Amino acid sequence: MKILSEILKYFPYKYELIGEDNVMIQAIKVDSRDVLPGDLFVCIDGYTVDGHQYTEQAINNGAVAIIAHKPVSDERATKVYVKDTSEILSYLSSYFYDFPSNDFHLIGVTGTNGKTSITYLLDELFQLEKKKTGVLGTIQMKIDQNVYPIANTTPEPSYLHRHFKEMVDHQIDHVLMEVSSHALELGRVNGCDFDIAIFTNLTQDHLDFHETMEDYLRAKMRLFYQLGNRYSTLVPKRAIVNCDDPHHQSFASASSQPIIRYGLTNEADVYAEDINLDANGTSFKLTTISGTVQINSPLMGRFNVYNMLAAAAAAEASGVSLETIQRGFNQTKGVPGRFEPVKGEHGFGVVIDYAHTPDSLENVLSTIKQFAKGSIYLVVGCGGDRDKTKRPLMATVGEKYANHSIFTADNPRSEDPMQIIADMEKGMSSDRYEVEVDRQVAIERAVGMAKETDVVLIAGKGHETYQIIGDKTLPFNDYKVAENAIKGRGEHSSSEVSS
Ligand SMILES: CC(=O)N[C@H]1[C@@H](OP(=O)(O)OP(=O)(O)OC[C@H]2O[C@@H](n3ccc(=O)[nH]c3=O)[C@H](O)[C@@H]2O)O[C@H](CO)[C@@H](O)[C@@H]1O[C@H](C)C(=O)N[C@@H](C)C(=O)N[C@H](CCC(=O)O)C(=O)O
Ligand SMILES: Nc1ncnc2c1ncn2[C@@H]1O[C@H](COP(=O)(O)OP(=O)(O)OP(=O)(O)O)[C@@H](O)[C@H]1O
Ligand SMILES: N[C@H](CCC[C@H](N)C(=O)O)C(=O)O
Ligand SMILES: [Mg+2]
Repeated sequence: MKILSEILKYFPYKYELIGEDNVMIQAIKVDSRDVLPGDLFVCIDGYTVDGHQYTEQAINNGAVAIIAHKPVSDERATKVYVKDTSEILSYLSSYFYDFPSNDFHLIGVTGTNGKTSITYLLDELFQLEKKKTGVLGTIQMKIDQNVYPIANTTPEPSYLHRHFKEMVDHQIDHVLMEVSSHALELGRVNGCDFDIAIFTNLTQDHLDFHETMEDYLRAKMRLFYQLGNRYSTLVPKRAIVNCDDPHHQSFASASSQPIIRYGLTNEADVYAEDINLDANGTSFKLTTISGTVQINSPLMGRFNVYNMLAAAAAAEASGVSLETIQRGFNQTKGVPGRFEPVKGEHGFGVVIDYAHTPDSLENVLSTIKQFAKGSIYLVVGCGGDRDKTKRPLMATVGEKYANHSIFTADNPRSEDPMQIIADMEKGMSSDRYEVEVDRQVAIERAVGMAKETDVVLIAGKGHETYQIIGDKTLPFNDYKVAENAIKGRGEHSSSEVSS
């Protein structure tokens, strides 16, 4: 809570005030539908609509002041005009909530794949050390033991700092946060005081939003530039980079802070040796700055070794002991929807995975290929209103590893799902696939085909519990559909395809 005059006293931007500045502000909101009595409403000119057109609703809901960069005629609230509302939102939110990210240890993870996985691993490690944690990312927001749904992987600044403040009030020690390239490009995290930045990898995604891979790279690098901007006394800042990724040098040189390199191929500070990947998990010798321990983890695949190295580097730099890191990796519960087997005594394997990029699909399928004794069936689709150029590439990856693919819908959003599938088909050079736009039927079909020792991979939606078709969000859960399909196998006749 702050008086508007107090906010404006330290406001580092030019502004024009119309009305009273002695109004008490309860919270900052950018969505008129969320406004409560006493709030300050900031009008954001968005990609879809212009927030300036919702001032009346905001005021009806109780907004006492409006920040805008276009004329607002409603006399009922104080107006503060600035040059660009999007530009001031991060600082304003951070200041209003007393710079909450200074008061805990903030780890930001960026990169195309692995962000959610690493934040979950870190969460487990800090909890083993009896620390209180906050987590923000694709699956949900967590404040200590309470979880909340979240609209974006990395939320907009007013939401972010409001909940950072809540984390401070809950005496959270460590906050583990995914930082998406959209967030970096749009300045959503400008007001955050990161203590550690992690770069996982950069492969193709989001070319609908970033014009080129170079733009995508530059957006991700911003996290590392930002790491050098502020000063925190909790622990020294660290930039942690995957030195096997061809772009790692850009990230290392973007930061003025000490670098920790992790990797399996190039010379690294944190690395793994004697890696043994099998159908039950992964074992390796982990060497960090403080020593070497044996890891026997249930996590599958070489990509998860990278995730563990990143988490080990960040945890150790945050004061977690190597013994805790070993214990945490060995007993990790994994992440919902990431290489998650559908449990049961069905003889064949069914795996749910959030792979929705060519690289992640390649990682998961190559891991399955290593251990599958029989055929691999792939159920996959591509998101609507997202990078169109990844569609044929994902199909090609599928063809490389799977004996048979079923192309289906994955959040078509405003697009025609059959057109999305047609884009995918361009990546196929054989007829080892079929089209079944209904995702439930596609999963049932794949499960129906599988015989003993075969594996079905259901890719793209992971933990998601919905299917977005047009502007409707309908309930849909890959895990439950697969579970039911397995139960229903006895009741329906199964069909076969040649592989
Ligand atoms: C492209 C993009 O990032 N869009 C984000 C943006 O939406 P937008 O610009 O379309 O917003 P808008 O609908 O035009 O609304 C403009 C303003 O009017 C307000 N409004 C709107 C309607 C109303 O009735 N009242 C009202 O006040 C809105 O709250 C907003 O402040 O601002 C919204 C509110 O902050 C975000 O939720 C929205 O994310 C959308 C849902 C989205 O899908 N974003 C994706 C692409 C994204 O950001 N993804 C990354 C993860 C990517 C990854 O996996 O790596 C993420 O961090 O989530
Ligand atoms: N280090 C990694 N390298 C490559 N692929 C990975 C890695 N870790 C996980 N994956 C694959 O990517 C998928 C998504 O993993 P995860 O959710 O951790 O990534 P993310 O970066 O959070 O993705 P998003 O951008 O959608 O939030 C996993 O289901 C798996 O298929
Ligand atoms: N955060 C990613 C998730 C993609 C998941 C996939 N199921 C889809 O909807 O495309 C995005 O919004 O691009
Ligand atoms: Mg994620």
